Amino acid sequence: MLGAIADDVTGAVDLASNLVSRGFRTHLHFGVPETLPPAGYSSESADAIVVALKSRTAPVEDAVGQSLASLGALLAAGAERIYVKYCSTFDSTPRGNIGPVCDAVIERMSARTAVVVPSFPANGRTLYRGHLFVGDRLLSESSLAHHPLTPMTDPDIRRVLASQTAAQVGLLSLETVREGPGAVRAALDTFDEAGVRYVVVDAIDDHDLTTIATATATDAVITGGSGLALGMSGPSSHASLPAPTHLRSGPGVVLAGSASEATHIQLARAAAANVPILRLDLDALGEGVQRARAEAQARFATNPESVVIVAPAQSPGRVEATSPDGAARAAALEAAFADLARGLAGSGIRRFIVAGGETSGAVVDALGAHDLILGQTIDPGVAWTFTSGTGGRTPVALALKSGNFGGPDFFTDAWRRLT
Ligand SMILES: Nc1ncnc2c1ncn2[C@@H]1O[C@H](COP(=O)(O)OP(=O)(O)OP(=O)(O)O)[C@@H](O)[C@H]1O
Ligand SMILES: O=C(O)[C@@H](O)C(=O)CO
Repeated sequence: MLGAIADDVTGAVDLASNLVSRGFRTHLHFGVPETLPPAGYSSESADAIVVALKSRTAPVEDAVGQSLASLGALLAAGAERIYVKYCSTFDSTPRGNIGPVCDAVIERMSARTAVVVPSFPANGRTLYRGHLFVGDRLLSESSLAHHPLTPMTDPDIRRVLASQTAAQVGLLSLETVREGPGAVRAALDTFDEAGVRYVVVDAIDDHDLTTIATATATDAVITGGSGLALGMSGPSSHASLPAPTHLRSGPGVVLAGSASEATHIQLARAAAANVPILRLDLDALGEGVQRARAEAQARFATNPESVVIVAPAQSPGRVEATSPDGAARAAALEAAFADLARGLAGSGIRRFIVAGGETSGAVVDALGAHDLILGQTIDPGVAWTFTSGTGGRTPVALALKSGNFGGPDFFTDAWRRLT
């Protein structure tokens, strides 16, 4: 069994959906697990377990502590290999947490060399000569350079990682990758003999990912974005589960708390398609939540198949989450989305799309959705998930979308994949 530790909620869904698409029956758990597998689930029925943490911007010691606790639970559940999942844009601060978490996992696993593979070509993330590109731009020239919490101003992933770890960091070039898995394995062994712990590996298409995954198929620890999973092969031919019948139709709610560019394009497209967008005024959030809930329910009463979107009234501009005021506003907005999700679910709404990693974390907590089952993929890195419905609770469908993921018509088209 493969065990994975992801540093944010939507990143975990991203990895889980790629694993499912490659034939891994995948179980997703939110938060540090006390024990795995949880009630109602047996390790025999999972080829992979992904643990979703909120550790990307946590203090380093917390991130390492949460990751090691999760590693312990994964090993106890029978995991033989560990995949450390971070963002495909290597989102981190100069202190970490990618380097310290990977160091801790490698040491606990008594592993030696581990690959570092952020590439996810299907979403425009490619690595060449150790430099990370987002679409046609270097990482440092993309919108990620202005991320409020983890501004990525250096595209050289060797240098970024080296600033977060005392271990040596090497580079395996695209030329070697193109020579095939044997050449990659030989190069990794040479790095290992030289005491190099991390090997950043170039990859610009899915075939490169297959080569790297094949070369590292028996490595105890692999690290990357979710793209590396697309090169792996799981044992199951039908790894994704169909949606429970009651989730295939009915009202749907989009909770768009993401400040990302892609989400704003998706909002504009949905507005152009006449999907109602209910706005939450950041200066009157309590009132906004009540009003949005009442308005959504009134619309669903007249049209039970309709969709409403809830989004902030004010444009995020650059959410200054690092300033105390910005952080407080962001947290208040997350809490408002969480309240709304709890209220709507309490009145019978069962189909939700949530945009944004932090927003998704807040909603998952509010719904008590700690264990999710993977359904259909919607777009690269986004899939429908279902709460398990144990303890007599009715399953809920959740599509947890990383801010920058999904096609322009995601908010109108995703529902069709809920089958
Ligand atoms: N207009 C706004 N004003 C202030 N805060 C906002 C605004 N819009 C969104 N936010 C806050 O910004 C944060 C956005 O982070 P979130 O992770 O949900 O989405 P994202 O920006 O798309 O990031 P990711 O790529 O990780 O998914 C949340 O805390 C949200 O509450
Ligand atoms: O890897 C990615 O890009 C996503 O899964 C993610 O983690 C975005 O925050």
